[in-house]
Amino acid sequence: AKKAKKPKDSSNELAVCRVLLADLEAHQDAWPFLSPVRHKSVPGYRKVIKKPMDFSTIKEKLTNNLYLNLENFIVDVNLVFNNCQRFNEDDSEIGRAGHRMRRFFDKRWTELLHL
Ligand SMILES: Cc1ncccc1N[C@@H]1CCC[C@@H]1S(C)(=O)=O
Repeated sequence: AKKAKKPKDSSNELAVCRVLLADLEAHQDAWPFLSPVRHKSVPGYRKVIKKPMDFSTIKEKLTNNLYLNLENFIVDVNLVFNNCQRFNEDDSEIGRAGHRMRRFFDKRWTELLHL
């Protein structure tokens, strides 16, 4: 027989976003991502990265209710890491920080969602 689908409880999704963002900001490898990339001092960034994103911008959007659900929030967090991978060598300080932060985030949100 078909397994009954668990109803999705979306009421606390925004609370989960706030917890996840706080955890990201507190991480020791968050330093490259805390504020928008200063494109004036990073040659080529504006040309290469079409949709810049950073943790402070995500916080602003969360505060202004611009995330309708957890999925929209996860899309922006992944944008931070994908931009980082696109622009920075894997074998660089920022590149390695990006990989570590992505691994941390993936682990953390699956933990929170499987509670
Ligand atoms: C995330 C990123 N990606 C490409 C180039 C630079 C950066 N971050 C820099 C390195 C530390 C903070 C600055 S920042 C965020 O102040 O520009």
